[in-house]
Amino acid sequence: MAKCLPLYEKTIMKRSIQRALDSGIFFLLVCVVAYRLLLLSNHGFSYLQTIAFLCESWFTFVWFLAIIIKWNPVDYKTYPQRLLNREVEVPAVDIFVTTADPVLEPPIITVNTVLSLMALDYPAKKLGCYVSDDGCSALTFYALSEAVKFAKIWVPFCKRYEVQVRAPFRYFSNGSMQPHRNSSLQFQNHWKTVKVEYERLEGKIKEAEENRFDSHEVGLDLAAFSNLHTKHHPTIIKILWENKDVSHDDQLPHLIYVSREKSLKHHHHYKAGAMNVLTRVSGVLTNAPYLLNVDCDMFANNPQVVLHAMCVFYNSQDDLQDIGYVQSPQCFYDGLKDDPYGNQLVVLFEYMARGIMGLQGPLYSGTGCFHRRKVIYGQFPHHTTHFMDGKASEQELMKSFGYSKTFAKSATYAFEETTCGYRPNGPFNNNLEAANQVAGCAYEIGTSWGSKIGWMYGSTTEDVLTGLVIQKRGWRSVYIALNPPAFLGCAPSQLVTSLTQQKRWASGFLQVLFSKHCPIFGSLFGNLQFKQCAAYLWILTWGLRSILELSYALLPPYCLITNSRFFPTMEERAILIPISLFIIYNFQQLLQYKETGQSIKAWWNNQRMGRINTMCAWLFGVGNVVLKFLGVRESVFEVTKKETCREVDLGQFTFDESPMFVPGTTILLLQLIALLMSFMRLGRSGCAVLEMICSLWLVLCFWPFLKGIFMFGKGRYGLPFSTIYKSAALALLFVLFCQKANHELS
Ligand SMILES: O=c1ccn([C@@H]2O[C@H](COP(=O)(O)OP(=O)(O)O[C@H]3O[C@H](CO)[C@@H](O)[C@H](O)[C@H]3O)[C@@H](O)[C@H]2O)c(=O)[nH]1
Ligand SMILES: [Mn+2]
Repeated sequence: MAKCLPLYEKTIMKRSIQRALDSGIFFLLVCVVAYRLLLLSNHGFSYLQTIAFLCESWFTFVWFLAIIIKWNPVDYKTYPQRLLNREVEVPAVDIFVTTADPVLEPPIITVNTVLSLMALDYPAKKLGCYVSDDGCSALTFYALSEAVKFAKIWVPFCKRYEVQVRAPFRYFSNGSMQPHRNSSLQFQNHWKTVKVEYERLEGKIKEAEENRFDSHEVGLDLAAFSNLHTKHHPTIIKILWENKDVSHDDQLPHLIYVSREKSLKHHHHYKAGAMNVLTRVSGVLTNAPYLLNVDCDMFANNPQVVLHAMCVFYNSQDDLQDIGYVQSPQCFYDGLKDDPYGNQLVVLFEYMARGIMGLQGPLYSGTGCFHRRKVIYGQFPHHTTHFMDGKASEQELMKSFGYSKTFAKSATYAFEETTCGYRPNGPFNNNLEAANQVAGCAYEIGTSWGSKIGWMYGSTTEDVLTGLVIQKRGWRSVYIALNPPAFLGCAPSQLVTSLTQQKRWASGFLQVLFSKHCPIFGSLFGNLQFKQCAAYLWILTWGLRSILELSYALLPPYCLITNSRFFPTMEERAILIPISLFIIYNFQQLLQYKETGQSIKAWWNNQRMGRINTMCAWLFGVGNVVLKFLGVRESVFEVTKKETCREVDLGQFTFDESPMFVPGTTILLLQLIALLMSFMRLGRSGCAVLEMICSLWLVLCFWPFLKGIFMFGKGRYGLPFSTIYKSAALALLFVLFCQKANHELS
């Protein structure tokens, strides 16, 4: 009986109030568009009304997509205990961690992530942890090898006392985590020893960071790293720990350091390239049928996460046939109070991701995701299409997968339906040569890596693209939101960092939208469900929003400067439409923040950052894509800086020379000029109430920029002079343009 209990349950969530509000807003948006159409047909063509019409139609379209996404939110509950009761042999899982830069991503962060993964509640012999280091840094390697020594006491400690948080820096940083769960004397002593050891590890890494360390002294073979150029070097693979004792459970998982070959002649495709190398290296070493990947800052916060994911894959034979990946939400630790940069994404994950869950399943978001290896290898669900399966000969496989025989052999096993996978025979040393071969930078030439198999190339958001290609083949995916959260990472804690991340996302999304992988084709010619296509469109068009939102933000100042109107006047009854739209929309947004336990301040910060991200970061994202299509410049993956210790001014807006601040400052200056001009006109002619409200609202949104202008000269809290004068020039140009247009019309 216990054997048939489901391993997970899906429940439909009732969100009738949200549904009603969503539909109401949609209705009002349609009214606004109808009003514009009516005006255009009654009064003939006007640029002002046409631009307003285009923008509002776009907003309505985006809202419609959002409604489709949010309509049927669902929840999954997983029961790991039931899986354990089934007494089946759990499958092996290969875990991938990527790091790219020892400065932006301090090794102590990577070390903590790795330690948390090595200590997961899962048989150690079934886990293989692979760290890809695109920075090819001796420091990262040294830190990891020291981490292994510490892991030998950390992992048994965690398992013995059932420690909740298994990233030591979190475990020891929290004052409340003083020995309390189990206050036996033995535990307390143990705790103290482990803490001292962790501090020693931290100390060693810090010391190595500060002085260039001597390889003889640290007793490590660092010869491979000497005289290296990080963009041009041979492959370095080091087995940091091999779990040889197959019979013994109480051990450490494998830990392998991989720095793939780089050459100036070959494009390395950033994270996607690194993931593909890890896929192949793990293929010849452990070949686990499941892959888990995390960014270097995303430590495992829920030690049972692998069991939870397996509950989804193993629920029934049917699920095994069509669930491609299991995604957990991105959650962040030490989030700044009230989310000043709007990058904690709580509402996005709660409403959008849960909604998409009710469709074909969540998009792949790059970290905290479990994939089935054969899905990554291009397999279709239910074997509907035999792109590749056990029947393909090694020769055929080598055409797509590259010339390594060892790898092709491992791939044939991966396609077979054996749930526990195939483990290549013998110690790793037997296959190290093959591992080095498949990590070479020329290995992928002429193969399907990055185009049909593995992580996809061509977008700086390789995650969404890869997930899309998988879902296009008909795979479903499942979202598991665990409590405590499965993984925790660090959200950017500075404005510029956050904007840079948003810019990369916006351009990455557009690259997908305008590629052959466009979800519309996926629905027409592939197995992507139509509603799922809507979900992809909603996110992939982020960048385009910048142009429309920016145009819309120029309309109120245009009207105020030229003394014209684009909204209904006080005398018209139609004025009720925009007013109620404004109120209901903001109420609905506010409600979402309340429902997810966030403050009003957090709502305001997010809505403000919404405007700033769209008009500043996303606009430059569009620019990047245009430059790429024109062949002027390739888009690059700018790695997000991860902070280890908090700085004093966190949460305050700081600026730098980045051109991303120019559009924001220009919009702000324009609103100020326009408001000033209309105040001077006050009394002489009718007052454009709604236009003024819009302008004021925008001033409030860009308030931090206003502060930045006043703080000019006060270091990074002030906007730099160059930004201010460029913006002022642009604003003046616009004013001149308005006046010229006004003359021509009258
Ligand atoms: O050349 C590179 C560049 C990046 N990375 C790694 O990619 C990960 C994500 O980079 P990060 O700078 O943290 O980007 P974020 O914007 O924070 O990442 C989000 O967005 C990315 C796509 O833009 C996804 O890949 C990530 O999983 C997702 O968390 C990190 O582990 C990096 O080390 C590499 O391995 N090689
Ligand atoms: Mn990140």
